Amino acid sequence: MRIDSEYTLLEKLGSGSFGVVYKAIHEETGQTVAIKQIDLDSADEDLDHIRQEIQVLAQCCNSPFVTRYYGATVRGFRLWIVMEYMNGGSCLDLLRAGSFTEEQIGCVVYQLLQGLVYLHSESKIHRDIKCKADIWSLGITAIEMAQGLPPYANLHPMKALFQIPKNPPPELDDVAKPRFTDAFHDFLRCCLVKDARQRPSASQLLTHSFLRTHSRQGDLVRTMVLRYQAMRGNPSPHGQSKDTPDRQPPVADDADTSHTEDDFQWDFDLGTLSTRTALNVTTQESAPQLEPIEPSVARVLQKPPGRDDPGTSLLDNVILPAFSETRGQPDTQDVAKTLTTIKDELIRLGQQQPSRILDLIRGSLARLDSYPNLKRTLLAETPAAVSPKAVPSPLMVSPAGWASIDYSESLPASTAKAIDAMRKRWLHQCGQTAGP
Ligand SMILES: Nc1ncnc2c1ncn2[C@@H]1O[C@H](COP(=O)(O)OP(=O)(O)OP(=O)(O)O)[C@@H](O)[C@H]1O
Repeated sequence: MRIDSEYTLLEKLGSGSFGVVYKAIHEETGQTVAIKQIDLDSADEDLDHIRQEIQVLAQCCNSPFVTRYYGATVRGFRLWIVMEYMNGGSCLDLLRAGSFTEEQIGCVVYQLLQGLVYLHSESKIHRDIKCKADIWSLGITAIEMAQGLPPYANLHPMKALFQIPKNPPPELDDVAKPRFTDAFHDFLRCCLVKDARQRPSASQLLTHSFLRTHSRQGDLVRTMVLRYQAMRGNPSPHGQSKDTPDRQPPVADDADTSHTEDDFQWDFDLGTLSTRTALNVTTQESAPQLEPIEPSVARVLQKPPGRDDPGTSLLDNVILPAFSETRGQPDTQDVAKTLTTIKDELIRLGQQQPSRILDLIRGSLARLDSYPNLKRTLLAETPAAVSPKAVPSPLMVSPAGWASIDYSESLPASTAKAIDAMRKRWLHQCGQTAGP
């Protein structure tokens, strides 16, 4: 699936903290997909989280328990994340038809744990039911499935936040309690241990007696979906079956359905993730074969640069010595390309520290212009107002330098206008006036 080709947006499926999710048809293949649209303008402070979510999704190609990711693209002010359409709906959707029985909870929890085991084995953190924090959240989710509402649902969320650390771990309310076996109560107790170090791992929980009894009845999920469909009077929770897409008029409302080359375009630094993953999806079903690690990247991984001045350390200790060993005196363009490779490799290798990666690269770029033994081929063309020299701290990004390493390769639809817009945005964030 080519993620830059066109989609017809159908109905809105729901919304979360980061954006709105639409059902859509991929025109070229006719495949039904889900597209999460995130308004980048209003998500400034959450960009790292969003980037992390994409990275996790992009690397999760190999588990039937994790939603498949097809790619991401930027349309105007919105980031579109294209993913597998789950036609059964979310657990929250299914709960609208009533709370779950113990057997149903067992079945859902078993599948959730399988997804977590996969994510944890790949060292990924599931933002939605957050790390050992995933296990706590799984317990809370199990309570919500059992009684229809999570603990403290009657309190204002801020008040609940203060109650949670003060009180003993939550348990089922008095009405729900008698409906469940000791095994389920014990399962909840295992998940809801306040000290994260004492919580079992996802794979340990899979062996809990509660799941030994209730886990394998896959048909139960189908029954729950049918119950919800019956309640809604619809053929599926989202209005249609996955296999027989029933085209509907495109949605209007607030959905961003159109995009032209002339639109303002955000650079979201998707790097090579989107195309690489899209290719994986179409050409192979198994895990992607990792290419050998670039030697310079291996050195970064073995000897992480110091935290105080990561840019300098990366340049001095890793990049420039590596160049002088192999190719003699590098120029700024060579170094900028290497930095981009490093960033992509770290992301590909699942290093879940995007802000650190960006710090490294920004810091190194800010140093390039003042580094003595570097031929100037790229940053010398930088307008004075945005030259790295004008940036006071080595860790502060050089807007033009940043744009120069990312634009040409990362976003096929990007334009000079977009580069300019991003440069202004960075300048604004650095507290400087926009350059020419
Ligand atoms: N791949 C998908 N297929 C079908 N429906 C989806 C898909 N992804 C999301 N949805 C629907 O869109 C809703 C919003 O999803 P989204 O991922 O934005 O938020 P969330 O995970 O529910 O909440 P939050 O981001 O606050 O944790 C979901 O509750 C679900 O109903």
